[in-house]
Amino acid sequence: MPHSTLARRRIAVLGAGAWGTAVAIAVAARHDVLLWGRNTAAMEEIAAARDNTHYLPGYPFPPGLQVGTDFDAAVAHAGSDGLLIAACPVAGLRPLLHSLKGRPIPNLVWLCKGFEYETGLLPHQIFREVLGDTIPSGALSGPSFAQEVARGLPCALTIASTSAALRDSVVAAVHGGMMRVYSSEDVIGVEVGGAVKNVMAIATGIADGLGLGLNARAALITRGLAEITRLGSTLGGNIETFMGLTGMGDLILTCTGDLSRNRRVGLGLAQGKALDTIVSELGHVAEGVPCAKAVRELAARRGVDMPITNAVAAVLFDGQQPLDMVTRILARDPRDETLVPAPK
Ligand SMILES: NC(=O)C1=CN([C@@H]2O[C@H](COP(=O)(O)OP(=O)(O)OC[C@H]3O[C@@H](n4cnc5c(N)ncnc54)[C@H](O)[C@@H]3O)[C@@H](O)[C@H]2O)C=CC1
Ligand SMILES: O=C(CO)COP(=O)(O)O
Repeated sequence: MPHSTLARRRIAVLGAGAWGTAVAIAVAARHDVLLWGRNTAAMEEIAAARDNTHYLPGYPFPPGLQVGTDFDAAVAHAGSDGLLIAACPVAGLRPLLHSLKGRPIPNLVWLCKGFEYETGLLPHQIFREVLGDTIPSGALSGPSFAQEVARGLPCALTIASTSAALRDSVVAAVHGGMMRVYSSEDVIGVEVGGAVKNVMAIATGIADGLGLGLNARAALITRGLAEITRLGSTLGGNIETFMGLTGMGDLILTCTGDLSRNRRVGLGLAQGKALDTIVSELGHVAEGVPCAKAVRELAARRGVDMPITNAVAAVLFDGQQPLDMVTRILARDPRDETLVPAPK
């Protein structure tokens, strides 16, 4: 059956940043969608303007998209058979899930990409800690700039879940029109790819900002993928996943596309701007910043070699100069190009 003829669903998007808004706009063509945000005053302005003037200005809301400020009503909107989409950054996922505790939750997917700063946990691990493992849940990820999705340009995503029912339900709801949705059982691989590509985008932004050329950019992306694969496979992800949309696909997009906030952090660092200034000028999250620290610590604990991540973290947190980051990476001993070295 063509997806366009499938049943309308009730979908609540919890989080009204750029990405939650773009996803809400995209799915509102086919479903009854409610977009909820935590800042009541901002949401009232957004409801009146029918445009997210705060995080995604210039993309008018379609008629099927409601805007809400009442959290209980937003959760009730999804009802017992709809879909909840958690659209906050990783830092907001734990508190958001806590506020869902004890409520009947039909299905839940999260859009955030990163490791939790304080704990080094991936989103599915946070979900399990807070809500257990009985609710069908998963990660919706892939190369997808919010502005392009809001404009209705083509995009391919992956829904990763251990629940076949959840995967089928998300494909049925989101796949169609300009959006292709692939499925994967590899939640760890999908989440690690989405998280660490943001760190690589900062690295590539630094190199491009320093004018180091396209050769350097290609080398960073490729060796970045090797780093993602080493960490991800150590944590239990499948190597094949890192060659797919949520690995290589999102890595290429974020490292090369100037719409990327993480890439723009790197470009700003190369200009000698302070991190605080860059982040406040962005006005959006740059998940690669907290993620670089979480990944550096996790990789050290797990004995995974992550030279690009370590170099980015040294620039972000230890006062290392961006040019020294490059020297530090280049000065490493030669090694075999193998993605994942055989155990010694
Ligand atoms: N913007 C994009 O193109 C894409 C973003 N993502 C991911 O989606 C997640 C959200 O990104 P965006 O919506 O773009 O970010 P954004 O910076 O545009 O908006 C963040 C939203 O989360 C809220 N927020 C910020 N910190 C919070 C916290 N500590 N607790 C609760 N809420 C908080 C803000 O009020 C705002 O509504 C991130 O993990 C990002 O990596 C994924 C794919 C595409
Ligand atoms: O994840 C993204 C695209 O897939 C968005 O990347 P940035 O957060 O760097 O803008």
